[in-house]
Amino acid sequence: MMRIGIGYDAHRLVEGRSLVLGGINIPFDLGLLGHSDADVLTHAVCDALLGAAGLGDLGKHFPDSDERYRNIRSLFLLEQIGEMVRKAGYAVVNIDAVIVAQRPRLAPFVGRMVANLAEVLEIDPVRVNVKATTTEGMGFEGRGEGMSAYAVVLLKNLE
Ligand SMILES: Nc1ccn([C@@H]2O[C@H](COP(=O)(O)O)[C@@H](O)[C@H]2O)c(=O)n1
Ligand SMILES: C[C@@]1(CO)OP(=O)(O)OP(=O)(O)OC[C@H]1O
Repeated sequence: MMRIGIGYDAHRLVEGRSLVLGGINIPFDLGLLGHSDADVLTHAVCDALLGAAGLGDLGKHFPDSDERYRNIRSLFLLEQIGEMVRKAGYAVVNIDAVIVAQRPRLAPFVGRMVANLAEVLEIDPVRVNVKATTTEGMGFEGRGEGMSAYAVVLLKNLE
């Protein structure tokens, strides 16, 4: 059986925080605000995986009321979700994701984001695709108030 999942997340851009996307520290004058490192791309992938496996969402497993997760590296959460998905009997067919950000230019970093996501999920990087888009200045991402990310995941049942 194949199962599809969708993930969406958004975080506010603020001063005094690092910008982390797909586990990569990206040089920028602003960073994303969150309880964790606020890696919006990784959060969208986490939620898509959990959704496809029927395992709820990121906040259910790693609540932002829990101090253990303050400033946690989201790639570490993704690694644990990868284990949950495997234990539930599924393997990743492919992941596709898009980061919505007006600035900075993210294309030069996308290859390293893919490598990080694939590594922690223990899958071939050809199964992972990451894209970036602006909104041509429209909406909260376009005004530079925040960033969002969408991801879809296809899982296959190992039985
Ligand atoms: N933050 C971003 C946004 C986009 N890109 C790259 O630019 C291309 C064109 O963007 P559009 O918003 O016009 O779709 C897009 O395909 C991305 O490769 C980027 O690097 N960083
Ligand atoms: C990752 C967690 C936990 O640290 O916190 P945030 O970084 O605030 O991220 P969000 O996507 O709002 O919710 C999931 C969380 O519970």
